[in-house]
Amino acid sequence: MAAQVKICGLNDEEAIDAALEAGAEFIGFVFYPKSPRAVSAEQAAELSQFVEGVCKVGLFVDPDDALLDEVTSHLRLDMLQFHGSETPERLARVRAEYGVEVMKVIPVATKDDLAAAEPFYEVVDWILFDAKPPKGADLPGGNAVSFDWSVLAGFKCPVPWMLAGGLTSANVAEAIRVTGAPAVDVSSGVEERPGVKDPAKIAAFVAAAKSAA
Ligand SMILES: O=C(O)c1ccccc1N[C@@H]1O[C@H](COP(=O)(O)O)[C@@H](O)[C@H]1O
Repeated sequence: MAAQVKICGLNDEEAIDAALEAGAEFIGFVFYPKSPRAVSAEQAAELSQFVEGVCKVGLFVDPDDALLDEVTSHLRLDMLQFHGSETPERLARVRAEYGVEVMKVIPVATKDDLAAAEPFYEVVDWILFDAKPPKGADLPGGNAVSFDWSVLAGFKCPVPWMLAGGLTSANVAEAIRVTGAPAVDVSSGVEERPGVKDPAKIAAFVAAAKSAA
């Protein structure tokens, strides 16, 4: 079965159209002010008002309830992605309160890091394995860095999961082959510069991911 694809950090209509036309199953909006891809709740609501048939994901980093309330009162998100140091207890509460799917990001460098996902299996719908941010990075993700995919080879995750970190149209097929990832997530790899998506790169990425054996 072809891998599912999430295009993250969307902030303009052209890029959203490119993701939908290419066949991405998930589109992501970043609600983290420090990110060059950040959108406000109002912008995301406007951008997504006519979008149907895909899973709309909101990316947050240690958000407080006020931010979650603000965003979810403006638009219907299907999934909330948490890229900070949120605890299983916090995510269990959020999932129950907001009634949406929840995805927890686990930063990975070595095989030992995979154990950090275990406490979340009972309380989230998805796990996303992403590269650890480089030392001194401003962002916990979206840094265009990969990790050693072989740490996921043969790994059995009891919940649906995605792979992220430095993926591009040139390496995504190999990443899927090595890890067996059922879904992949990309931001930097489909941009012409940080915060500016390239529709042609989006199309190429989705095609490469979908054609991976
Ligand atoms: O994209 C961002 O700006 C961002 C900010 C804060 C946390 C995560 C962020 N992006 C996510 O990071 C991974 C990997 O991104 P990349 O493809 O290496 O650029 C992905 O899940 C992005 O959605």
